[in-house]
Amino acid sequence: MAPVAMMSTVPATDASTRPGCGGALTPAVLVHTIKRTDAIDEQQTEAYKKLEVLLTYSRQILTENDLGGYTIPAKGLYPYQWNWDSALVAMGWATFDEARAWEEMTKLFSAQWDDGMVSHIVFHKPSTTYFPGPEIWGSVEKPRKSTGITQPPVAAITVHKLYEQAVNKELALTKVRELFPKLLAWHRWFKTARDPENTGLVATLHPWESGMDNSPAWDEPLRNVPVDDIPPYVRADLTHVNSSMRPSQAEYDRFLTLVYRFRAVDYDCKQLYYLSPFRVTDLCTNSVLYRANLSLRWLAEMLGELDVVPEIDEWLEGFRVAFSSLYDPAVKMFKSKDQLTGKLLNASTSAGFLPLFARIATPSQAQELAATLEQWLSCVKYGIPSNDPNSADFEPLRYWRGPIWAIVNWMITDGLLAYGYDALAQRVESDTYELLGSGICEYYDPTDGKPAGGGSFSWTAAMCLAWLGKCATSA
Ligand SMILES: O=C(O)[C@@H](CO)O[C@H]1O[C@H](CO)[C@@H](O)[C@H](O)[C@H]1O
Repeated sequence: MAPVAMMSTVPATDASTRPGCGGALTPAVLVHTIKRTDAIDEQQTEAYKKLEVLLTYSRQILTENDLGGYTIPAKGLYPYQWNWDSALVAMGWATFDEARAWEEMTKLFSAQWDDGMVSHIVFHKPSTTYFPGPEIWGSVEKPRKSTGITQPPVAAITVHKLYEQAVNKELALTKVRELFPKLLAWHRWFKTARDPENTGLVATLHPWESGMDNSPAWDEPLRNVPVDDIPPYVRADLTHVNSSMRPSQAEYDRFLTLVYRFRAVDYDCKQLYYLSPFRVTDLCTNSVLYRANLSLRWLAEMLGELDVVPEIDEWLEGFRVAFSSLYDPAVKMFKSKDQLTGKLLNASTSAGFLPLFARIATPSQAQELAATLEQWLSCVKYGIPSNDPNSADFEPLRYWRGPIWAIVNWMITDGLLAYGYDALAQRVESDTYELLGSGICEYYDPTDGKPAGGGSFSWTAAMCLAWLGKCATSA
């Protein structure tokens, strides 16, 4: 790999040839040393230079993945607009082009369904490099051109952050006014379509909705999904990434079975909740939605939309009451739940730490989660693995069954800081910086830090800009 100081322009394809940061001066270390000393010494200046190279490269990735108002996650592998990717990517855009960040959100909501749902993928332009595309979802034509399922609702958190951090407050206010009713409609959809029995927590009906598609948490509920006689298909993902890193064929058969069953009722949200053979309480979706509701409430107050505040407060209270049922004190972790069997799911995954991001964990749960996280980190070189490194089904390179995802590291770090676990947060942040220094890719092997999955990956670049870059420069 070329030494980072010598790289002026950065190649955008092969993860193994992208710039490294080297050295031990991570943003977190920079922040801490600068707070202690006042002066910036030579070593720190050098570290800043390295960080700047990484930030420049990250901006370049977003720019190259910009297909006109929306950012694809990665060329070839993911050629459309993905929901939670876009919300996270907008945070990255906001660090150097606020107008473009708002555009990302506007474009995502341009495909909002009449019932309020915001799809997990929007098919703005045709592509042949991804399966299943619009023809399988039955949404080749407008007004749909999007999938009939959703993804973790990060958007309100993004809109809140974008507004708070905006330099151009006038533009920000216009955009918030425009987006607020759409966000509210989506959150109302979650309540009515995904919690029709008013349990306080929302259901996830497809592993793709969880954003953590082949998480070991879904093994059990997926076993109860029968494989229908679906049309033969060819997976496109395996032409981009080695099959040993991707979900299995058995999982894909079930993913597709669910799509065809949902399509058969035209994705009617009133029916899906009751007919889906896969229905779980996903920790990621519920944690993100809780936090997003806090943001929505903040936005409502800022806009003077006070009449909706009691409704949001009721949702928040419902979450708080029900969330405690997802905590497993025996293993000091939150667990997802199979709604169809009523059982907590065995797997301990990185989603189990997301109640920290939500701020819904109690202080004593937070303390136990921090201890669990420390134990996990003692088993791997870099954190945070997406699956418990002590478990038999830990696979360091298979997608959501072991690898590290920068977006999850950001969310958990944000939560650790909120609960006062600064040293642990710093460890995760430093690890992330070192990992990203070896390439801005989809995910990383926690045992050796090797970059893997898709290269030049948008949300990883966005985390570099919105999290690591900001953290160092705000010192
Ligand atoms: O594997 C796939 O085909 C898609 C299916 O939605 O899912 C992966 O890529 C998306 C785009 O980056 C992410 O949004 C998901 O979280 C991640 O699991």
